[in-house]
Amino acid sequence: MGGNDVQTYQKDSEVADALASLTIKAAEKAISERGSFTVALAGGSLVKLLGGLKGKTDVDWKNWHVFWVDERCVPHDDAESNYGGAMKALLGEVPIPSSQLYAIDETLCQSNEGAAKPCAEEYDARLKALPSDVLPRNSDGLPVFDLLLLGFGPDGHICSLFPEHPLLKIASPWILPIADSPKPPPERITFSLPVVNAAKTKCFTAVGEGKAEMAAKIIKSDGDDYFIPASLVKGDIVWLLDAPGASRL
Ligand SMILES: O=C1O[C@H](COP(=O)(O)O)[C@@H](O)[C@H](O)[C@H]1O
Repeated sequence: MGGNDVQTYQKDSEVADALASLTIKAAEKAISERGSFTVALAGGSLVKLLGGLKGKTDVDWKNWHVFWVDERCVPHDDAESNYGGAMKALLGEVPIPSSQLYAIDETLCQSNEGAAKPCAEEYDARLKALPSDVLPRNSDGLPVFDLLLLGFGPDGHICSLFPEHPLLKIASPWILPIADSPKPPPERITFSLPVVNAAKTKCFTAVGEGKAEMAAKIIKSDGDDYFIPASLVKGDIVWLLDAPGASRL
């Protein structure tokens, strides 16, 4: 299996609905197979689309485990916090046990400077301590998340993996620190590229004209372009675009 499933919708609200359906379907499958569902979230513009999951009934929230594909090393109440954004958009309103929301340890991030390394080490150790019925490993020892809800920047970055950055070629540990992010704040943590690629399904969303040019480049790319980190994502990939986001396809 593998390849792009590209779905285009008229409006951003329809993209949010499609994102909700896809996520709920992945959750039902994972929970029926092993009793838990793992989803890892990006920050940025993706967060607003999570609202499509609000108010959904018949969702087995108690077996969801939520992670972040990247995080800025700031306290949770900082406007830059990806966790904080997701809490406001969705997670504060659904009954996922708080112990199953895997936020970074904010006590390590009271100052952004110097926070990335200890924060990445702590997050990496916490993920590695999870039992395999929650977070299974593949034959390479990598975690297999059920679903990644990814964003991408206008430069093609995913998670906090930026164009031509040396981190794109680092395979271990699972969670990497970055202290020189070209997009502020500079200190962040991020899934490694092999961890991204080991996930079962990766979902990209592209909403609005601002995403159109890069979405088209990524979808049409032959892969392995280190100038466009999103082109390095492999496996089962679902694209959800609204009409402006799809306008350059
Ligand atoms: O800094 C980040 O940027 C990307 C893209 O964000 P967007 O607002 O341009 O959609 C995001 O996917 C990543 O998680 C975030 O930390």
